[in-house]
Amino acid sequence: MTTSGGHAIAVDDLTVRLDGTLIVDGVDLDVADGEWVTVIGPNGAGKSTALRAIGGLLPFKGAIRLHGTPVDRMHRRERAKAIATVLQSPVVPPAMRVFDYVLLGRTPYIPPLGRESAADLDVVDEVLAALDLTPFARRRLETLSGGERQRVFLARALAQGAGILLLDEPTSALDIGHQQEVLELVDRLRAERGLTVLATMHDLSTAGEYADRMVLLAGGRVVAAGTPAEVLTGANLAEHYRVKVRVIEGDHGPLVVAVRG
Ligand SMILES: Nc1ncnc2c1ncn2[C@@H]1O[C@H](COP(=O)(O)OP(=O)(O)OP(=O)(O)O)[C@@H](O)[C@H]1O
Repeated sequence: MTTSGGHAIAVDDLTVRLDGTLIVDGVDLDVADGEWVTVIGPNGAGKSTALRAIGGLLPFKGAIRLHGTPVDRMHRRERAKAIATVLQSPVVPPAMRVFDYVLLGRTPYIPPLGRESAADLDVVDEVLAALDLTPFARRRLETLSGGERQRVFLARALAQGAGILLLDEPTSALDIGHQQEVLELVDRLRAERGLTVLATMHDLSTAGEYADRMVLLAGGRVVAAGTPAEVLTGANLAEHYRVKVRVIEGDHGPLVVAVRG
């Protein structure tokens, strides 16, 4: 095992090609233990692709280490205990009920050919309650609204009990109340359990309120990185999103408002 210098995630020169096309181009990215880093960038910048590679879900070139261990050398169960990924549109087994779907998060803890323990069932109950999902436990996933389903995907990842959470647009389908509730919950878990969070988000103000640091990706490359105030500047957003914005100082970070040119 190599050292990671206190980094939960250490990404060095990450390069990903999809069907021969260069999508992520030499990205360096570190996330300290317990830190929240949010990757922003215009549509097609390569955010989801980078996240999927970091979660061990895509082949890549370069190095990705989770607490010092190369992700591509981890066994599936070992990886699932270290890192949980919430994808934008997870594939859902047909006719599955919410409780059983969230229980899938406990798979790495269930012995092969074994059954889930009472402790596994308790974890699922706890996570469902924390995300306001208890009334939906017996419902089939396809009967839920988009926002309810998005909370179920997060519930499954939390049930996994991993120390690192990768969240790809975790609040895109949520109303403003649930958006705040979910992000506050993740932030509370981060404080209580020392969770490390790497997220992507399109809502720049919300992204800036929760992140310790931000990384701006454009054309598969890191074009800015630093605190929210350093990254969310009018100049950066004009150059990479082609939008005129007003940046206002908020209580928890810069607030970004697009204005007509
Ligand atoms: N199999 C593929 N072959 C070629 N290009 C692909 C393939 N899959 C995805 N892409 C392209 O890779 C680019 C990056 O996609 P990705 O989903 O990582 O971007 P993103 O930054 O997450 O975008 P968004 O904000 O729209 O979710 C996009 O332009 C997409 O069209």
